[in-house]
Amino acid sequence: MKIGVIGGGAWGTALAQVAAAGGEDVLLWALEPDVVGSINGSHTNPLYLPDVPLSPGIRATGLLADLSDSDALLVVSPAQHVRAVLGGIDADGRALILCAKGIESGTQKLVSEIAEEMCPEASIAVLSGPTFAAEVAKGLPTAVTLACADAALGERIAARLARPRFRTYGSADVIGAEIGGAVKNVLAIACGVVDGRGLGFNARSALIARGFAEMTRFGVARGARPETLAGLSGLGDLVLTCSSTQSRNFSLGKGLGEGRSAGDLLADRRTVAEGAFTAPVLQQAARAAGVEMPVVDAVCALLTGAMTVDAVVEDLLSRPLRPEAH
Ligand SMILES: NC(=O)c1ccc[n+]([C@@H]2O[C@H](COP(=O)([O-])OP(=O)(O)OC[C@H]3O[C@@H](n4cnc5c(N)ncnc54)[C@H](O)[C@@H]3O)[C@@H](O)[C@H]2O)c1
Ligand SMILES: O=P(O)(O)OC[C@H](O)CO
Repeated sequence: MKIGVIGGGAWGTALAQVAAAGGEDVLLWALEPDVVGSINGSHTNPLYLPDVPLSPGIRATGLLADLSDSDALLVVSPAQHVRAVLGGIDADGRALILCAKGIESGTQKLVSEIAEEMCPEASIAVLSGPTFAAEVAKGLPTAVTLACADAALGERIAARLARPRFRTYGSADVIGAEIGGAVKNVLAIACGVVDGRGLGFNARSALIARGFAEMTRFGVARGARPETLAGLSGLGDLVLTCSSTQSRNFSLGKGLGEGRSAGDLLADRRTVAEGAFTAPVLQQAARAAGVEMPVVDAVCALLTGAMTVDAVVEDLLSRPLRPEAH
């Protein structure tokens, strides 16, 4: 029994640490030779997870094929790269635990839909929730949703990954777990804008609540269960990501709120702010489903530079009054 981790960014490294803490045999694939070298040589990942000593039980490789004898694979590449990495590995008959949070540009597919297409013979689960990688890697208390349509398999994976300070809560709602994680990244950009422009805590709370209403409308339209969206992978992660500059999405929004352009903020950035990629495709998907998402529209207008922060705020505040349950 071996766990393979696809992706040596902050989250892949933190999840490798969780797996290794339970005595699992862990092999991590990283794109960057420097990451492979530092994990194997000094048990660190200075590029993506600095200042966190890693378990010596984690080994790394630059060859995806080396993961072929793992019975379970944690897929932790950014959402826009999942299709390519899954194309490089034979996942038939194995458990694929999807950990990226996003929607694929062009196809409007969730990561589980990409995985079903690329690996039709694999068993699919989704791990999502409020999880800053550095906190998880340091062993701070964390809880996640582990969603799997196959209840027995879901229970086995949840038990296998659970640790004293890493609680896994089971769910059958794969789509709901994914939509929460994808949509909250876009809403976190909006909350960062509020912070950067100095609009106050009232505005941030309003945005979290109205953003959650958007997440719920879109999720339900795509078949998600409302209780999943109200759980760790939806509301839980929304609150986390909208509250701290530890979030790359929140930080991006904060920069926009301070008047910088998305182009400047994203240029030469090594780490991923998934919301910047998800926002336009989420907007398209929402329009196609007839779902109104004004906060998502506002983020899209800011990312393209089509509107200024002040114009976007004015636009949101002057929408016709309506019942809250709308
Ligand atoms: N960092 C967190 O706290 C955290 C927590 C939960 C979920 N996530 C999610 O995990 C996913 C990965 O994020 P991260 O934070 O580990 O990344 P990161 O920002 O730390 O690192 C970027 C990653 O992208 C990879 N990458 C860049 N170009 C690539 C390519 N062409 N093909 C394949 N991989 C490529 C890099 O190798 C690296 O692993 C994202 O979907 C993110 O939303 C992150
Ligand atoms: O840094 P962010 O914004 O990608 O957020 C990281 C995690 O998704 C938080 O759960």
